[in-house]
Amino acid sequence: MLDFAIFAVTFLVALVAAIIYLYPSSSKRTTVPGLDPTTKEDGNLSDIERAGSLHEFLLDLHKQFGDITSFWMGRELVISIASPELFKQQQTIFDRPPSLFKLFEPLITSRSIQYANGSEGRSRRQDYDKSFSHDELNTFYDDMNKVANDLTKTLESKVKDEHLSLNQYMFAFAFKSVMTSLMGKVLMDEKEILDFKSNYDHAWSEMEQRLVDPNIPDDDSQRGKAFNRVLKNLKESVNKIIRYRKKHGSKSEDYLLIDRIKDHTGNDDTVYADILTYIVGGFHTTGNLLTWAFYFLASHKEIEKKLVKEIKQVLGDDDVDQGNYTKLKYTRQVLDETLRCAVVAPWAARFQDFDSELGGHKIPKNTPVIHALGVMLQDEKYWPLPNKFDPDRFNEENIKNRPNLVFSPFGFAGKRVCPGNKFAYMEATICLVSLLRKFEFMLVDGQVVQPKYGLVSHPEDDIWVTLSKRK
Ligand code: HEM
Repeated sequence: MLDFAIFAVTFLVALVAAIIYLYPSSSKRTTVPGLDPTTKEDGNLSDIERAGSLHEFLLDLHKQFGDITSFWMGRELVISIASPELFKQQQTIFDRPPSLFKLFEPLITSRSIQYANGSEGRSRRQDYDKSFSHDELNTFYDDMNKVANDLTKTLESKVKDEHLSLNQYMFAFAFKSVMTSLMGKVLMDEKEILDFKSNYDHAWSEMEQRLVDPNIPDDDSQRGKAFNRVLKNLKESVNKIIRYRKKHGSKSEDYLLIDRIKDHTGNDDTVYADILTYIVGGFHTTGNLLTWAFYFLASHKEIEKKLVKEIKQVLGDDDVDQGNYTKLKYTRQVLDETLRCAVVAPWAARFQDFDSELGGHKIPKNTPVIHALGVMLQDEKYWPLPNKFDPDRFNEENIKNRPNLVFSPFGFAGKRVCPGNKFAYMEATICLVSLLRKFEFMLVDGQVVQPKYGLVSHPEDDIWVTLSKRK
């Protein structure tokens, strides 16, 4: 009898323990350690808002819970990972969770490649990627050099000590590079480009606001009306570009991304969505990369000097071309360290429509998994004094000693890494060379430069510089 009682009690305790292990609390659907929802409706959205951004929230969360952690976006469980080993386990996954990027839908629309999964997404990517092949990229040097040299000429006409907004010039440069290389022609004058950027900035900050604040304004409210107005303006600009290319585009030696997108899908809405996605993906990110690069160089004069020395030694007075581009090794180190320090794109994400396993944990089907690229880029284990700007982290020796995937500023998974990664390096190199050989950049005194981490990270306010001509 006593034996039976002991058996029964032991059995019951084991059963309760198993239930607690498998279902740690009513809100948990996984054994991944992390936060319970603060409120049922919003999950941890208020915690994210308090942290300042999703990236800053993830930095804290990973510090607290380790390489794999979980939290709640509204009612949806989300996993986040930040280690080379876990990244490796996600390396073949293509599909992106639509829910995490839904708030950007008003701008790029639901047809965008951003949301295209499965075989349809793969086939679109494979086709569009031809516009970024080695041979295609080689055809862009002339146009990019021209855009950069035009900018240099414009800046030569500026008065000494004039305060110039780095952001404005870098965005205009990045915009024109994307347009001339991938979209055929810049149809816009300087004012139209700045209008496009200002409409875009408005739309982007409204969408980033919605990422942390679920109170979406009505269409009839002032904020809602202003948002719809800038969306309409952007749509008109992009449609003008498409109309022009349809009329004047060539199919033979000048077959560009815009033509590929147009021919791949007969659907006008998809054409519009993908053209806008590539314009936005191209100019916003690279504009920020360049803004941060010139900022870091202006505040680290010894690094700027070393860079200018390399440019002189490798190029003399020549432009960057396919023969000399890869010899600019220190320039590449500066760009890599800028991508790392500024955390230009802090996260990507994937999901699978079946139950899976990650880091020994069960991941319920359809759960978004965030690739915390930015957390990795600031991890002290791989980057001692992570806030220090030090391009030597990317010399051959140091690269060899770091695990693969720790540095993945363009994503790493499922043949869906950023399609524009080589394009971005090329364009940024050409801009640095053209401007640095002519000018020294100085920061206007009294500025406090603060990063604002969004889906793309940018300085909170414009960065102001003055230029002096290099002897
Ligand atoms: C500093 C420059 C850039 C950074 C840091 C960056 C970063 C990223 C990241 C992290 C992703 C997500 C990848 C993933 O889901 O795994 C992405 C996607 C994308 N990027 Fe970039 N990017 C940059 C420049 C560009 C350029 C120059 C273009 C176009 C000319 C571009 C177009 C795109 C597009 C279209 C996607 C979505 C692709 C898809 O859905 O399959 N990006 N980028």
